[in-house]
Amino acid sequence: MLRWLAKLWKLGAQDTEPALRRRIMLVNQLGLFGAVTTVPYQLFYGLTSLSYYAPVFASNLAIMAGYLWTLWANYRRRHDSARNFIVVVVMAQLAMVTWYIGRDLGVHLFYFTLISILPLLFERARARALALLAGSNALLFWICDQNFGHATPPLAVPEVILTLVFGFSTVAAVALITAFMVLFRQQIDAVEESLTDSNLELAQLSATDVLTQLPNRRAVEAFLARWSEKPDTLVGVVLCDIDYFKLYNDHYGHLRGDETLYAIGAALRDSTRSDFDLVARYGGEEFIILLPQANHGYIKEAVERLRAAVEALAIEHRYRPDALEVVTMSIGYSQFESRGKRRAPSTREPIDAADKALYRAKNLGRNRAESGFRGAND
Ligand SMILES: Nc1nc2c(ncn2[C@@H]2O[C@H](COP(=O)(O)OP(=O)(O)OP(=O)(O)O)[C@@H](O)[C@H]2O)c(=O)[nH]1
Repeated sequence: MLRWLAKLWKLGAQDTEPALRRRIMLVNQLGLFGAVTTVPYQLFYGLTSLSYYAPVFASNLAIMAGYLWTLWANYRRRHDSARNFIVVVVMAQLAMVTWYIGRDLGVHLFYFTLISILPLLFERARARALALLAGSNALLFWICDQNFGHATPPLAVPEVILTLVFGFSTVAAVALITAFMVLFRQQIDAVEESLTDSNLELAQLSATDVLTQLPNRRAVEAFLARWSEKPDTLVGVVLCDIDYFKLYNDHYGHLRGDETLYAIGAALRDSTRSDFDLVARYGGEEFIILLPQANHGYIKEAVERLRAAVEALAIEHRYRPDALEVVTMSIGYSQFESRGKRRAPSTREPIDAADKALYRAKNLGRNRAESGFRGAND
């Protein structure tokens, strides 16, 4: 039933921008609820004294047709007409019903809830226009309430039935306003959820390298910042640079170069602890691997595993000047010591140390790893 209703109030809302979609749905909801909730009153008028209530019964039929017309108008993409029309319909129904039957049945309470919703149909209206609409609704309600309150007393109906109808009107008014609030809440939740999702997606995109799909430099900074706040832990910092990559690009082409970068990134990622370490693209043909909670022994072992993994890919590179005919990389490594929040350690220092060690590895013949641990100079 609810799914069926939801389908109805989405009439004409497909492929529209979010603000307009919300408004269309609200107009449809008002149209549906307005039409459906008039039915019990019509039954009451018809079953008690149709001749006495004939004017209000007939007017209500016209009003119900008006409510349903707004759904049709939205379906035909005449959204502004639908919105303007429903404002008139709701206000007319309030005036008309109170005029005919006064306050005794509590029907005015019910339409009061409907007119309170009307300002929400003008999503871009200025505060002054909204205040004017809300003010004129309140004035209309007050005029109806004051002037027509005792106009036409219900006829030939036992007091208990009148009390029941008044009770029904009160419950229906509260139920109606609750239903609208719940629907708003659901919309807000849905919007919030989709915003959170797209923020997450954006954050992920802005921290991901497009070519290798590895985290980028921004992610490295964030990772180090996170670890620098943990007390007393060692993070291995490993800088890798592909050997003779310019020659590779020159001879095999930039596209093959891109593929090689991707393959190397994947190999590095497969050689590390997936739930713990960070493998990132640090620059052009440079990668950085961060190994948290690793001691010297583990870092050295991991570095050798990384170097060997790339060599084992056996990507042909016949144009390098040395005897090796495959793509290799040189590595410089060091460590980052976190000391908790007491003193934020510099993240630059260990990266510089690894960079210097990498430079040494290049000078010492490439396809090798050099340590930048404090005190190490070999
Ligand atoms: N295909 C490709 N090449 C890149 C990319 N980013 C950087 N490079 C190339 O990487 C090469 C780096 O060259 P160099 O810094 O001279 O170093 P190298 O030739 O690797 O020499 P050594 O590092 O001394 O072994 C340059 O030719 C860059 O164009 C990229 O995204 N794709």
